[in-house]
Amino acid sequence: MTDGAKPQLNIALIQAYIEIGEPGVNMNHLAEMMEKAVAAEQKPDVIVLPEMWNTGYALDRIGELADPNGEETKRRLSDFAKRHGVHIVGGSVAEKIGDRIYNTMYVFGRNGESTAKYSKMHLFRLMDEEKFLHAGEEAVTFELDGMKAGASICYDIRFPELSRTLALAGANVLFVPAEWPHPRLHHWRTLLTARAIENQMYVVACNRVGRSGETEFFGHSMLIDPWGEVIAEGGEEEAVVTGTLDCALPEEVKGRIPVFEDRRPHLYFK
Ligand SMILES: O=C(O)CCC(=O)C(=O)O
Repeated sequence: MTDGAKPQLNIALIQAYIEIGEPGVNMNHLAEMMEKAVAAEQKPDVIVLPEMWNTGYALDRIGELADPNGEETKRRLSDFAKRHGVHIVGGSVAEKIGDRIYNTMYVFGRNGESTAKYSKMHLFRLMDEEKFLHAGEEAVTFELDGMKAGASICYDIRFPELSRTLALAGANVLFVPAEWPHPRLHHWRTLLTARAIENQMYVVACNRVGRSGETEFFGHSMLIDPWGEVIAEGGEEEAVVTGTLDCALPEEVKGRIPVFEDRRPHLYFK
């Protein structure tokens, strides 16, 4: 935490159904769910969206469906952030840059300013992502009212190197937008919990729900604290899942078990 930081952050996870290949429908639907989230009694400081929420995994048509330079997505998210004075961790969308498509997260601050952009660096071969998308090349951190955060997307959580890199850069909360399906609920819960415990950081994970072809996405969006305790978890239906982060807790946990001081990096194979 830095000086002037907020002691707590209220989080709202938009655990939405996504219509495959229908960016217009999805933009409107998620906007409605976001309006509901900000109208709640406990107004969120941060709204989080799922992965590929504009198109779903319509990979065979992704060239025509992806948002050119993310312009429309950025305009909509920035307007919303400014209108409601909230941060938005914008899940991810299919972003077209020249002839390349990326799976990209945009982050906006309370004044609608762009605060980060991250493109998924580990593409998921089980769904042929690497045949249609380009991988990002850079790990990204950003600030939320003085709390340092790290960006990751879905399959990225299978690579502890990324979350450790972000933690070493000072991130105390890891964001994980996802489209994670059955039958791997056990992997989802276990990997998210492990990333939280090993890095002594919050993990904030927003997954979509609903069927797309043969694939059933299970929701179970999660907020996990740096002890690995689950603060909030969604079911398998559409919902706004909410919870509050205590911004001092990660440092407190690091003080109790000094994992970062006890690392022996010179002994680890590169
Ligand atoms: O790693 C997994 O089991 C799911 C990953 C995934 O669905 C994705 O990255 O889109």
